[in-house]
Amino acid sequence: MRASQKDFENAMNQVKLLKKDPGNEVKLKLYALYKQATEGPCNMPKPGMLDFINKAKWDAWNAIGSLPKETARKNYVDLVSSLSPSSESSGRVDKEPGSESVVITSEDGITKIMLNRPAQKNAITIQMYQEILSALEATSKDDNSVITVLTGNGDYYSSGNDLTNFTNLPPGGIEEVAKTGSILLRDFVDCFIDFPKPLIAVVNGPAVGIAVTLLGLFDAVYASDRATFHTPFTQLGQTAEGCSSYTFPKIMGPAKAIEMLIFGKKLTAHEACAQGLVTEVFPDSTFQKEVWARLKAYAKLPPNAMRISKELIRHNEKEKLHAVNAEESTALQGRWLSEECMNAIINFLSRKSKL
Ligand SMILES: CCCCCCCCCC/C=C\CC(=O)SCCNC(=O)CCNC(=O)[C@H](O)C(C)(C)COP(=O)(O)OP(=O)(O)OC[C@H]1O[C@@H](n2cnc3c(N)ncnc32)[C@H](O)[C@@H]1OP(=O)(O)O
Repeated sequence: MRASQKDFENAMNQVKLLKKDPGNEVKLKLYALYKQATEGPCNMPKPGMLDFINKAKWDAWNAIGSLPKETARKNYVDLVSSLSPSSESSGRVDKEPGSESVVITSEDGITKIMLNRPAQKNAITIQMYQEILSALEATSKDDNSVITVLTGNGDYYSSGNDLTNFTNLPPGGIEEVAKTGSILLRDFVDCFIDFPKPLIAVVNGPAVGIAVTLLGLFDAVYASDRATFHTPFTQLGQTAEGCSSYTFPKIMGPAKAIEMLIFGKKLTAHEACAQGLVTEVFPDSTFQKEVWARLKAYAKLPPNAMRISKELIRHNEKEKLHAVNAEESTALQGRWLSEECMNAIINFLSRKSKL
């Protein structure tokens, strides 16, 4: 059966009302069918290799070849209706509770910042960096907040920087992304360096990249025995950040730090504990119960004494840490423009059909 122009327009409206993100693959298919239905076969010049998003769109449209406009229109309508059970297209577009990517809660003097993208292994988007930064700034000034905890929801603590952060290219192209990314990274890490109260990582599962390096700036790191610690910077054509080029050699000695930061050796929780990066490891079966009981007890300790002790322990290092952070952020800005880095990101994203 044919799809009328009215069916096509209805389907376009239904797409806007979808409550659940249908995923990149489906979105590309919808884009391609829409373009084919309205303009016919792909008539645009092929975008450059680094223009990830537009290239993905071009590829999807071009792949349809000479499919007639009418068939493309029908396929579009069919695809939308397969995504839109009647309950979903009824018009409600409220955000589901708990659908935020960073969930911030406060209870018993503990501020919990929980990374909440379990399906993406809690990969950190640009918006999440900003939200974490704002949460740290707010909690540092909140008298009711005694200790602050960073943790992850689901099976991962975090898979580190979301590699799709590199794909939404603004008009200034990759150079602009690298420049703003470097500033964001520097501000983000500065906030951890300056955080005045006890900062605890509850590492509920594997940690990758920046989720690992930042641990050197925490006051305690509690890990499930399921957690692993992986900094595959060289494999990604990138370099160390989070002040790890300074904190890791200091914590574990240069030889072990080099294995992690240059060669990308992944540590188990027990190995990371033996190297001094982790404070204590707990069996996964009792991890949450034991750790939160301990944190509740710590949050009852006199807050000012804890804050002043932290200042005494940390203040001599602050200037150095800010300088290291600035250097690392500048080095990464250059790395993000390198062919080594581009190729590594393209490989990951193509493996995941995100290009
Ligand atoms: C220039 C702009 C940047 C601005 C930002 C400024 C500050 C950033 C500075 C920090 C820079 C770098 C530090 C880093 O963190 S480098 C480390 C980056 N992380 C990785 O390389 C990890 C990549 N992921 C993986 O290797 C694997 O996914 C995994 C974590 C080992 C898990 O493997 P799995 O087989 O168990 O699961 P998988 O199917 O792969 O993943 C499930 C879905 O999650 C998506 N996903 C996982 N990790 C990431 C990620 N880091 N970025 C984006 N997406 C991720 C994965 O694609 C799957 O999605 P889907 O189901 O296919 O849709």
